[in-house]
Amino acid sequence: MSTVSSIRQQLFVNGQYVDAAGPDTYDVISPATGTLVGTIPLPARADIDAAVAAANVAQRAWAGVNVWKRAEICHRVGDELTKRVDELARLQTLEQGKPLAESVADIEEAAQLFHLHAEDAVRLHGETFPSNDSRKRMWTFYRPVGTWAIITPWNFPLLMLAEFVAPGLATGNAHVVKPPANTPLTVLKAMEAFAAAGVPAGLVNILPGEGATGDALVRHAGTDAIGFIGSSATGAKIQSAAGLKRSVMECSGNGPLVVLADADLDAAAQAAVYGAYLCAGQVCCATERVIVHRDVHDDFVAAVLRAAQDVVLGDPFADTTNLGPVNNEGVAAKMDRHMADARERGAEILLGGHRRKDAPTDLYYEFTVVDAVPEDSLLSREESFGPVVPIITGTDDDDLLRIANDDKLGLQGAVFTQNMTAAHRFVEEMAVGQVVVNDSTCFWDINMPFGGAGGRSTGWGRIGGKHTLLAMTDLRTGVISL
Ligand SMILES: NC(=O)c1ccc[n+]([C@@H]2O[C@H](COP(=O)([O-])OP(=O)(O)OC[C@H]3O[C@@H](n4cnc5c(N)ncnc54)[C@H](O)[C@@H]3O)[C@@H](O)[C@H]2O)c1
Repeated sequence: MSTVSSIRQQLFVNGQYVDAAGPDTYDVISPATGTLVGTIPLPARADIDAAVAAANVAQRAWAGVNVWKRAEICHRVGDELTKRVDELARLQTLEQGKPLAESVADIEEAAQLFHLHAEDAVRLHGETFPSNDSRKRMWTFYRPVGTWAIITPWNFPLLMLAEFVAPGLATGNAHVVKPPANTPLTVLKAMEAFAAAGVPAGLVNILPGEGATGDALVRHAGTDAIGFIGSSATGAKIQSAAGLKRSVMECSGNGPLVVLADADLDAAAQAAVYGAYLCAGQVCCATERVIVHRDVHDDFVAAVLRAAQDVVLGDPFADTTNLGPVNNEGVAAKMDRHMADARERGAEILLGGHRRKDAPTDLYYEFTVVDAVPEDSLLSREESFGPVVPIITGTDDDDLLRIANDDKLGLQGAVFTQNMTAAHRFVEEMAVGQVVVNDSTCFWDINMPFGGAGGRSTGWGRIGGKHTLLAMTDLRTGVISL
């Protein structure tokens, strides 16, 4: 903690750190140490109105700034974040609990997003069209949507903000961001970088708080659109409150990793283990279900248990640790529930399955491997969001595909095979937004369009590359009669 110069314990509105209008506060407790990290004010209605009003005013001016200038400021945000990687990463690990190396990667990636979208925004252009009236000229162009309510989860506090705010700023939008109550400190601290980069006041406001603050922002007459990353249950509530406002909804996943009979079993096992310990399994594209062909089941399970020996649960600030505590009691309690259900239904817990007893907090969950997981168990049917490899067995490729698709949270999946035809079949027929062949479900790239498969309960819209620029702009049409 010595490298964090100060913890920002205020709201950030209209370019300044400010006290809240009301008296309510809440404590941020480190999942790693159990100590108090900060006490944050809860925004009152007057703070929400002030942030939205500041965003509305700033957005009108920002939309008129030419795209090269907007891009220059985004590049500067990227540079200023990069200067602060060490400090922001330490703060994120303290409040979130993930290993420090993961936090460093998150902050670096957040900085890259500002550079990426700056470069893409200057190339965003419309089209011209021939008309059946020779005196008419028709063309399209892009305009910012306006003021966005951005509501984010606690697993990647700054990265999730950047996924919307980088493309939003680059294309002329303003933002009122509501990070979750338990991880507000990294994004509040990051506003120092935004100020140093010269981001005009009012374009990015931070109102940490609970669901009520998010709901007020969604319903506010001054917000034009919603950018949401979080659970499908919350996403559904937001959708019913948002009416016809534009929305990008990035929700829960129950990612299948499928192991065909010809797979490289060591590679598949390492991917399954990585997909469960990264961020303690609290990733939307985590490996939530491992579905293995029965002919290779025994060898695969042995490979998983070998790979699991490399998982080190412990102090997230230690270099040797690759599994930190889970972020909050809700996650640990859900893991407990899933384990109790698995035991009751006859699954075999081969490793872990409980919290560590001699740890600084009650949130250190042992790395867990469960075999013979029934398809109707909670481990299979729900996103566990914890450090667990649940193994389900199928009889042949059709059966593996059926199990993979027997789920509504179709965000990201993986398939391990040496066969090109089988790989293509699974890429095309798995009901998820992205399929990774021969690597972890936990792969993403800032240039890759990331989001759920249509008609499923995992939301809509795409994060990544030019697709977020398109999502955060209106396609407009001009017609001139000569
Ligand atoms: N698809 C993706 O890109 C992606 C990325 C990261 C996390 N996630 C998902 O996020 C979930 C974990 O995050 P979480 O536990 O913070 O999710 P959550 O749904 O509990 O909370 C997300 C955010 O919504 C806010 N919120 C809660 N109720 C609200 C309401 N009624 N109106 C407006 N806002 C409200 C919360 O305060 C928080 O800021 C997992 O399901 C995970 O899969 C998805």
